[in-house]
Amino acid sequence: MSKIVLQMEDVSYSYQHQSVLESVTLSVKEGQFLGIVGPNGSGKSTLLKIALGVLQPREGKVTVFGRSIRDQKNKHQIGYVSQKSNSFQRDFPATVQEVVAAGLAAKKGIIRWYNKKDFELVDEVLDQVGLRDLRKRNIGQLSGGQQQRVFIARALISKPKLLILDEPTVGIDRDSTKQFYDLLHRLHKQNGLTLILVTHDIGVVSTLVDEVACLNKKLFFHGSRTHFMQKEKELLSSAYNHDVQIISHQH
Ligand SMILES: Nc1ncnc2c1ncn2[C@@H]1O[C@H](COP(=O)(O)OP(=O)(O)OP(=O)(O)O)[C@@H](O)[C@H]1O
Repeated sequence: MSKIVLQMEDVSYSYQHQSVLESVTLSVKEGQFLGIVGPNGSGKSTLLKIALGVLQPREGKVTVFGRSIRDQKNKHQIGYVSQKSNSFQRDFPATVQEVVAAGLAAKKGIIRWYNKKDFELVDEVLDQVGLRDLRKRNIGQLSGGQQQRVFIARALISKPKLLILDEPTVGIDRDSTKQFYDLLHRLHKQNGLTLILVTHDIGVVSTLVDEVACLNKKLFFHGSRTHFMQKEKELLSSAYNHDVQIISHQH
């Protein structure tokens, strides 16, 4: 039986007096790819922050790899890529190699000097994301899509078992978005990485993920992609609180 990577039980959260999550229960098994969808402000990023241990739930219990999220051993097992990573100025003074190497801090603590082995690891993860040739470039000179792949490499360098991504393709053009999702598909299928992705892209949800969670403060649905697809319109309409028209596009 697959191990449970993330377990949330009856999790509720409020910012000051605004309730944002109510009694959310969900689990993600090892090797699964979970897509989280829901309207703007429905609590998706808050849910991720709770899974990452950045926020403590007001009520409920969260375990990652069977341990409390506060356990330090969990730290390097979780990689995170946010939606706002790809916003460097063109002259930002760091190379691709340096940005990726900074990801080692999660495992080794703050380090001042990198050794040969560290740079071999950097090359290895840059190979995985197809950007080894650009390792000496300044990060700000890369496209938004390439920058997001650099951030995946930075997350991968500490060899996480779970990768969490919050709308990683916002503001990225269509071709780069496709390359980005091809990479996620490879990491999932070939490397068996467990993935949690927040997205507004129903096309991605309907093709790439294994499981779907549909959130709007409460969890409206949590189940297989096939099950979600059968009731997609109905589920989205109830989560979004109005009729939803789904327009297909190529992915
Ligand atoms: N730090 C904060 N302080 C107060 N309120 C917040 C804070 N962060 C988020 N909120 C509020 O909590 C609600 C949920 O926000 P959250 O970012 O989790 O939603 P989301 O589903 O990720 O939204 P989006 O799809 O627009 O990114 C929103 O109403 C938001 O304004």
